[in-house]
Amino acid sequence: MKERNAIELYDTTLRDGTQGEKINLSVQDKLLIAEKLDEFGADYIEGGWPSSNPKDEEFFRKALGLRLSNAKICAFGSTARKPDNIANDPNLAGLLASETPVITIFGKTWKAHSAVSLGLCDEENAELIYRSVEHLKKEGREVLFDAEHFFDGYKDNPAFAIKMLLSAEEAGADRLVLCDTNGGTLPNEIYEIVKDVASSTTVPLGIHSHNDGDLAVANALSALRAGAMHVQGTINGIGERCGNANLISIIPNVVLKMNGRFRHKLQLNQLTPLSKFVYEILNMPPDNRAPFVGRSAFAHKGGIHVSAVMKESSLYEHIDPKSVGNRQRVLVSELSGQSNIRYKANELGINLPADNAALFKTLVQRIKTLEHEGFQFDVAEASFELLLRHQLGQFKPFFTVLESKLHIESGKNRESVDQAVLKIEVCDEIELTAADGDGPVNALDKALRKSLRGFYPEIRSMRLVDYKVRVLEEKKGTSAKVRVLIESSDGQNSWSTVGVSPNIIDASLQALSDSINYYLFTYRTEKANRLSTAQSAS
Ligand SMILES: CC(=O)SCCNC(=O)CCNC(=O)[C@H](O)C(C)(C)COP(=O)(O)OP(=O)(O)OC[C@H]1O[C@@H](n2cnc3c(N)ncnc32)[C@H](O)[C@@H]1OP(=O)(O)O
Ligand SMILES: CC(=O)C(=O)O
Repeated sequence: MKERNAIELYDTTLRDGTQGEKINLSVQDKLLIAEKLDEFGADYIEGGWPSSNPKDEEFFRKALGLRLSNAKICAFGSTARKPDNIANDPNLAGLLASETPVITIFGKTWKAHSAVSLGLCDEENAELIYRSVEHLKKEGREVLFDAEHFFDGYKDNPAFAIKMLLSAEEAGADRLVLCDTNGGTLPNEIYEIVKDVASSTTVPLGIHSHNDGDLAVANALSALRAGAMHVQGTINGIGERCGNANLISIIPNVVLKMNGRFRHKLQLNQLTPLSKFVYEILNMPPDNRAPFVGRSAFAHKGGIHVSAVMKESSLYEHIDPKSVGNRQRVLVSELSGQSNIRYKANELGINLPADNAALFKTLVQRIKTLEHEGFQFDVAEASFELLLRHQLGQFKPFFTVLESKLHIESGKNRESVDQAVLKIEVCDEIELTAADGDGPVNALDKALRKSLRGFYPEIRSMRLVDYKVRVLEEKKGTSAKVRVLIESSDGQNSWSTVGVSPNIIDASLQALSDSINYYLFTYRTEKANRLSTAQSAS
């Protein structure tokens, strides 16, 4: 794309985004997101539909108090319901009452919708659009016209679709936003239709695309290529049905690939934090595979890839991850070569012996064998680190579980909680401990901590936050191996460990032991480092 006029960034996370299944934002959530979008550099923030519900009304009242630096808040709604009753239309009145500087109204530009949904003939619909826009313009607002179903409408009857746009243009609309409401249009169609519309209208064009054909981002980019200068979408692509065009992908494509420029200078390196912020507020887990911002977006697993990336990142990365606030990662698995292990060792700040080729060969083979047995190290990096350090002679387990016995009751007449008894070797002593728990894993966890806390009091600060079991050889039924993955946290950091066995208790104990060993190792190493820094400073 040649250097061109600045593009306007229009966010509809708070309106079309909330039309997505399982998406719900409180007024406070909406205000927080609006502030964040403004900070990021959005030009327009569509806050909701004021006459739809009291929450949106409250949002608009409170949004009047926001101190925004870049963005204008927009109220969204439809045209009036009837062309002959504009002045009393409750929807238009609600839009004006929201006191926003910008109002976006959608009108029908597909003949079938005008006839079936609204029961209007062509002239009546054109008049409805004209008079609705005119009414809002007379009140001094910036008015954006969302041409609903524009692309389907154009393919069905281009003369009708264009006539409705011209009606909005003549009434003074400030933008004509072409909507792929059903999300089924292809990028080449979008390009050709936008080009044609640009030749018959004078008002700047915008694009609002949905993702039903998995093409919303591509369609938005095609429209921009064809001359649109205003792009609508949502953060993380949330929205009605399959969602809206994902601004998180549109923005870096425009800036980094298309030589495009947004009206406000965007904080591109805040893209990943912005995506996470919205997921957090939505109480949804982030999508690891999301392009640009996902945890896996720059995660390299195949040994060939890692070997090349270590020489030159761009050989397997389409952009510099830092430019969008993300980071490069390397995963260790059965698909690793020595490069993966070297990378990780370097990342962990591990000193390697000078002559280490044989050692790495052994490590790679060990990892491949363990993964064949069912271990999975790309999701249990703490277990991998212990393995690596053990192989290098830098880590010795802080304890060994010699025996475990469980007393489990189940069935209708179950009376007591479960009980675990552990025999542990720790600091050259043998400890025998019992503990009750809610379920066998909880009993094991408690028994393990009980026997260790006298020796290692710091383990009181760590806790188990997630526990997952996966059956590995389903066909073997109840004799199958299981993989246990445990995530632990000390409130500041979290780490994951793995255990594999045909016995779920044994697999759980392996993962639990790794978790505690990892914590003790990092805690003690960090403490030792802090001490030595303090000593050398004094
Ligand atoms: C493409 C889009 O995403 S548009 C935005 C869609 N978002 C929403 O619908 C969320 C907010 N909506 C709501 O809260 C409610 O639907 C309301 C308050 C707008 C309307 O509620 P109700 O009055 O109970 O009507 P209902 O939702 O059943 O039907 C929608 C009405 O709007 C009419 N309508 C649809 N599009 C338009 C339009 N562009 N201009 C005017 N009226 C329209 C429909 O014809 C229907 O009216 P009818 O019952 O007389 O046929
Ligand atoms: C206006 C809108 O949200 C749409 O047409 O999809």
